[in-house]
Amino acid sequence: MRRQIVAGNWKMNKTYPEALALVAEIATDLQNNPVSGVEVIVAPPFPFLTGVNESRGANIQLAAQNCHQKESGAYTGEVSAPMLKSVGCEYVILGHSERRQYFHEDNVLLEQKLKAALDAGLKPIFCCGESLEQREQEIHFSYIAQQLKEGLFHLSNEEFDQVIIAYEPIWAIGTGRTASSEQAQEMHEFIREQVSRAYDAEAALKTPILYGGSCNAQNAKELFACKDVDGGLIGGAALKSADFLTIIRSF
Ligand SMILES: O=C[C@H](O)COP(=O)(O)O
Repeated sequence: MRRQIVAGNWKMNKTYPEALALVAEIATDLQNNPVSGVEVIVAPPFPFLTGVNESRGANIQLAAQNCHQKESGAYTGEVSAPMLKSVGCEYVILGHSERRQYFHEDNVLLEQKLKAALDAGLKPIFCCGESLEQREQEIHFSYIAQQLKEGLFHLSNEEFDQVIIAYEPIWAIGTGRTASSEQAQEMHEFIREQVSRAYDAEAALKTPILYGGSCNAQNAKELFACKDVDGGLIGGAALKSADFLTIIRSF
């Protein structure tokens, strides 16, 4: 059976005390009512990583939302992968559509970021997803195939082993309009097939593929029931402990 994972991407939300309260609520609940077989990850903003790391307990793992492609140097305002590793991060989200859109991150840059993350011992959560326009033009499958090929499939087998893929249709992110379970399953199956072609059947079988985009406490169960959906990358619904905990318990 594949790993089941629920990751909360807090994006640019919360103050420090709010972030500490949120992780403490999740950690306490998971300690009192452990959920077996589900990996829980939270990705707070950079300044909160150390504090959240200290409060997360044993049942939650830490992710960063981004990293720079260089190991160190004169890059004012940036944060490197070794820095993230040194404050307790296990994972880093890369290729999120908001980074691609607002910060012009392309597949060439992402290739460098993936290498930097892996070299530092961080496991990438690699995001892909099409726009509404691309879906309406029915080019969503070819677009995702291209994102994977250019952005991810340059990794060696050993490197790819560390990767979690997140499928996040842009039209579903923060819009309240989620992909139907059929749309999610269809694309996840397609992604798995691409992994099989680029690597092998074993890699395809074991790579976790998460769904992201208006996944919430109400629809998580249906989405997670899909054969090729191994969990979720959750935005808005990860900001309330009760909702996030319901999602964690939706397998
Ligand atoms: O990284 C998380 C995704 O962008 C989903 O965000 P959302 O759940 O607010 O739609």
